[in-house]
Amino acid sequence: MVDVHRLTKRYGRVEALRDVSFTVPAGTVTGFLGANGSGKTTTLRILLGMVAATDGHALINGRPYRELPAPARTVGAVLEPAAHPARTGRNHLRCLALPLGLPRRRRGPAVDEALAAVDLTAAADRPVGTYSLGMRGRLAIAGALLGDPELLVLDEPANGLDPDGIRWLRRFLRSWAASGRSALLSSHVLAEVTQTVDHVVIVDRGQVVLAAPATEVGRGHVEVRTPEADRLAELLRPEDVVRTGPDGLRLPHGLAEQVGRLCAAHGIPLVELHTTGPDLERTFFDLTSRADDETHTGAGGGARERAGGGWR
Ligand SMILES: Nc1ncnc2c1ncn2[C@@H]1O[C@H](COP(=O)(O)OP(=O)(O)OP(=O)(O)O)[C@@H](O)[C@H]1O
Repeated sequence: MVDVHRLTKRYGRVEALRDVSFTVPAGTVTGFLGANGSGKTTTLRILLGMVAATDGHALINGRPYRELPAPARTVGAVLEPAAHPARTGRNHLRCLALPLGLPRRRRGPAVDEALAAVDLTAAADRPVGTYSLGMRGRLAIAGALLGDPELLVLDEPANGLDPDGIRWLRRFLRSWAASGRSALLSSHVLAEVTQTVDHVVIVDRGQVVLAAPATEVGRGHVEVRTPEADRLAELLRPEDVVRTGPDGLRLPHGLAEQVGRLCAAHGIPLVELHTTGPDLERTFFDLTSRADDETHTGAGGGARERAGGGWR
């Protein structure tokens, strides 16, 4: 459905994206995750033909957005939700429906269906200024649904939502995917989306550091404590070892038995050996840098080092 291939974007000296590649298979929900400033919005803008790539391409159904024969029927997007506060939700959607090229007799039903899909029918004739933040988010999604698209692209749809709003969004996306359609949604908070997505793409400083099925992300680790951590580390593959302290090692899921055998064979005393459960949050933190440097020039090579030690 979506094919992003070797996308690079430079804004002057700022390299917002470097060599970003991933796909969104048809009928799946993909979470596009990264800290603030990591390049998510830039990628989505290029995908939607709003910004030109410096290099590479982003295709929807094999074509750039601007060459889609029926863009509104193919993709619905929410990048910057905004609606005039004095307009009712229904009027807002009617205005959005005008340029979509829907036949006149379809416009009213399309607006009604979109309102119903986001549970806003009861509030449809109230001014948007009286809507809660969650309702405004839902209205924005309704706008993206008007053309009855195959693909939804949502930039930070969970931003500012309370737990009820996040639950609503999860339910909505699950039923969207169950109907065989696709979605690509960005978020800087992994926990918001992990229950909802089939695939995870994590970007850090303009580079993809992980693209994997959600079930394979964050499978947990083996935590080891031994006074002879250096000696044990030498017996293991360097790329598997993360030091967690003078006597602590964190190793990839599945190595517990090997560690036990190595320690027994080499007479290394073990103080602690346990396997942690799936820890998606840690995966995300291991793979991404915090948003303390949003004006980086050149995408960070450090991301790869962290990826190497963090999760495999
Ligand atoms: N129009 C622009 N001109 C110059 N730099 C830009 C422009 N748009 C984005 N950038 C820079 O590109 C980088 C990536 O920004 P982008 O908005 O894509 O990140 P993001 O992951 O969507 O972040 P956020 O979660 O904060 O929205 C940042 O360093 C940002 O400052």
